[in-house]
Amino acid sequence: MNIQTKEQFLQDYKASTSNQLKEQELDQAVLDIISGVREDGDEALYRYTKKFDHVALDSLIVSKEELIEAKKQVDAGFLDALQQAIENIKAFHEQQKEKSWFVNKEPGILLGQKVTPLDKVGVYVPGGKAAYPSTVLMDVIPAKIAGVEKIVLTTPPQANGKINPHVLVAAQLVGVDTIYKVGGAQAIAALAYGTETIEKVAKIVGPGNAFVARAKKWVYGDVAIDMIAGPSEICIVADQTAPPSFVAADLLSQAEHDESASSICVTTSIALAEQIIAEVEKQTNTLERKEIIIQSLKQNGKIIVTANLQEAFLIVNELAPEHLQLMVENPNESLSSIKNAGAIFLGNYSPEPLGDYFAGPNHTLPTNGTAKFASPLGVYDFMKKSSIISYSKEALQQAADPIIKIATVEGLTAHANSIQLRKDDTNASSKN
Ligand SMILES: NC(=O)c1ccc[n+]([C@@H]2O[C@H](COP(=O)([O-])OP(=O)(O)OC[C@H]3O[C@@H](n4cnc5c(N)ncnc54)[C@H](O)[C@@H]3O)[C@@H](O)[C@H]2O)c1
Ligand SMILES: N[C@H](CO)Cc1c[nH]c[nH+]1
Ligand SMILES: [Zn+2]
Repeated sequence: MNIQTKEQFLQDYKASTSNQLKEQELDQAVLDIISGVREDGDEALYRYTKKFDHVALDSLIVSKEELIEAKKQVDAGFLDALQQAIENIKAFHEQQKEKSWFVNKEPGILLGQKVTPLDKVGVYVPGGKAAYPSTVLMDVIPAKIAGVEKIVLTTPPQANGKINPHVLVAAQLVGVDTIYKVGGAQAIAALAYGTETIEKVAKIVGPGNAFVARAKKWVYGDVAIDMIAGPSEICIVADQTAPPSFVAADLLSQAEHDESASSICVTTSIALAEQIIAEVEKQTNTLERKEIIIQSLKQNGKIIVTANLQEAFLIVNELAPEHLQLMVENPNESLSSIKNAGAIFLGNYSPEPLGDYFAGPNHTLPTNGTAKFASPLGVYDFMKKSSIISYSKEALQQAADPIIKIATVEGLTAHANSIQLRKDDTNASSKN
């Protein structure tokens, strides 16, 4: 991790966002995979699974026997922890439920919005470098609360051709209908276009590595997606009141996800910056995923020293990080200065992993600066709306003139005619 000033950081940041070369290579790889799946269906899924996950599968679907076997492999402590997390995630997401509404604006006029759950949703659960039963909960519970009828899940197989048992148990607990053993861009293409085995869905949700996130971007439009939820990011704003060991531990918690993950601390204290670096080095040596962490910090680990907190918030709003921790004297007061972040954690005792697993808010969050316009995954992602318009004969006849006027100005006389016919209708029996 290196220390930078605000000016150095912003200069590097601008240069890195304008470098599209890396994205071009990624795009080519992803587009080749998507075309392969569209052309060859299941055969391509077996082929890419062999190539990228190094396993030759017999079937793309998790069998009943595998689901039963998984239950025998997980311990009671895990089940208990999962149940507690489920309760918190359910309670939080219940608050997001949206209802249909109708207003009777004036006599004879009924307007409203009808809320309908999506029919069929595909959930991507990452599984390359770690297993994510927590993501199963985060992505399926809001879909269930919304009332989605069919939920299918896809995740990469392990080297033995099976899916991690903890993921399978989580999926059974929350009521997933079918589980596929496919990961990466090929899984996204299969959900978007369908294959012999995998049925096309209306919307794909869930996080993943750069291949998954980019594939979602490419299929968007042919299918809905939730957001770009790529490699994990953490940004911590720390003042002299933040314990350096806590800051270091929280930065490392996201660095361990992926070599492409990003961990940034913005601090007003150069002394704290130096203490954090020392802590990061000390703690890294004790961690199992040391190799990934070292690569991640080398590529995307930074400590930025600013003159004051307002400068720190300016950087945060420019970065729009997936996760933001405010480890400052008055975190609640600072909240009003934050515009762009996927999830905001306040104070020294609200570390990011609390949100990853347990507190209740969703951990599928926008990355790569997209928190400037995107929100956390929620019940609202699984519902769509239809407008309702109902006018009586009298109400329409009263509204006719302005409608005819606007239609005529637009030169759309068939529109005007549709209204004019009803304005002129004197038939007493045609009431509705
Ligand atoms: N933003 C969020 O909300 C959020 C939440 C959880 C996890 N994450 C992120 O999800 C990611 C999980 O990544 P992961 O790798 O562990 O699992 P993953 O399932 O996302 O990716 C693994 C798949 O990537 C494909 N792949 C790997 N190398 C490839 C190559 N060279 N060419 C083509 N395809 C290739 C393979 O098909 C493999 O199955 C991490 O970056 C983590 O930070 C993000
Ligand atoms: N931090 C991840 C989102 O970027 C979510 C997660 C799941 N398990 C552990 N962490
Ligand atoms: Zn995490």
